Amino acid sequence: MLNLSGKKISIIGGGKVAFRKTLNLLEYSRDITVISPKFIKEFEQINDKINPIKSKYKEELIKGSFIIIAATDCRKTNKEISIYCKNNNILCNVVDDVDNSNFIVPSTFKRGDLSISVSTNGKSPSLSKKIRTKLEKEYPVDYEDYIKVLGEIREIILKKFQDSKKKKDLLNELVDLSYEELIERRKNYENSSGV
Ligand SMILES: C[C@@]1(CC(=O)O)c2cc3[nH]c(cc4nc(cc5[nH]c(cc(n2)[C@H]1CCC(=O)O)[C@@](C)(CC(=O)O)[C@@H]5CCC(=O)O)C(CC(=O)O)=C4CCC(=O)O)c(CCC(=O)O)c3CC(=O)O
Ligand SMILES: NC(=O)C1=CN([C@@H]2O[C@H](COP(=O)(O)OP(=O)(O)OC[C@H]3O[C@@H](n4cnc5c(N)ncnc54)[C@H](O)[C@@H]3O)[C@@H](O)[C@H]2O)C=CC1
Repeated sequence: MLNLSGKKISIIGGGKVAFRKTLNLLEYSRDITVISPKFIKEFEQINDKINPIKSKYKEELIKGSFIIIAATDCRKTNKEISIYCKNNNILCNVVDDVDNSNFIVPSTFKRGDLSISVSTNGKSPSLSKKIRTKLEKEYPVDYEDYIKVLGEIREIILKKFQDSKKKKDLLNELVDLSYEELIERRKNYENSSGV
């Protein structure tokens, strides 16, 4: 859960994996450079949202990056990128080398401010994808509104109630209420003077 807004992200490679990582990161940043001599045609859909550079990997192209994704199909290049990142303290994800990555990418979906991520630590990305698909059905799209109201009530409770045990009990209780019950609670708390 990093705040990536305003941070430069560089992705090296223009294939299927680079495209998937780019789409994912576009949800979090609009400063994304993608470097590759060749790009698959899917990149055309997002060309106006990224900075594409038609070139092989060169160190000077990734200077100043906060995060780097090494996503070429050349192990040697990916390794070279990971060494550059290590030497320059840059967070790095190497798509074919868990051991030389600072982080790996989980399978994720969002419902507004709710994020659900699944990872197997590299043991089976297919299983992560399967579990993610199952959970997506359990958390339908209208969850977005539910989370929004939960957040609003939480703010009211944190402002109006002083006693920390009382606060915690009230907040714990909220997650067992339906959307309709939450709307009712919000009204009650807005009118209450708290304790
Ligand atoms: C370690 C990690 C590093 C990283 O990329 O951060 C990694 C590594 C590798 N994946 C490989 C293959 C596949 N990856 C996928 C899919 C996803 N891979 C993702 C993450 C990760 N993949 C990290 C671990 C995360 C975890 O454990 O959960 C997801 C979750 C997120 C994303 O990429 O956005 C995304 C699903 C998104 C979704 O749909 O929800 C599929 C499935 C498919 O394409 O249908 C396959 C083919 C089937 C299979 O292998 O299972 C290979 C090549 C092996 C080879 O062929 O040699 C390597 C390299 C290696 O293992 O060394
Ligand atoms: N982490 C993951 O989720 C997955 C990782 N993989 C690994 O990722 C690698 C890439 O997979 P794909 O995207 O499917 O391959 P791909 O063949 O579709 O794309 C490879 C891209 O790398 C670019 N490239 C090659 N050398 C380069 C260099 N020196 N500088 C810049 N760009 C360069 C190519 O132009 C091409 O655009 C695979 O070799 C595999 O090891 C594969 C599947 C999933």
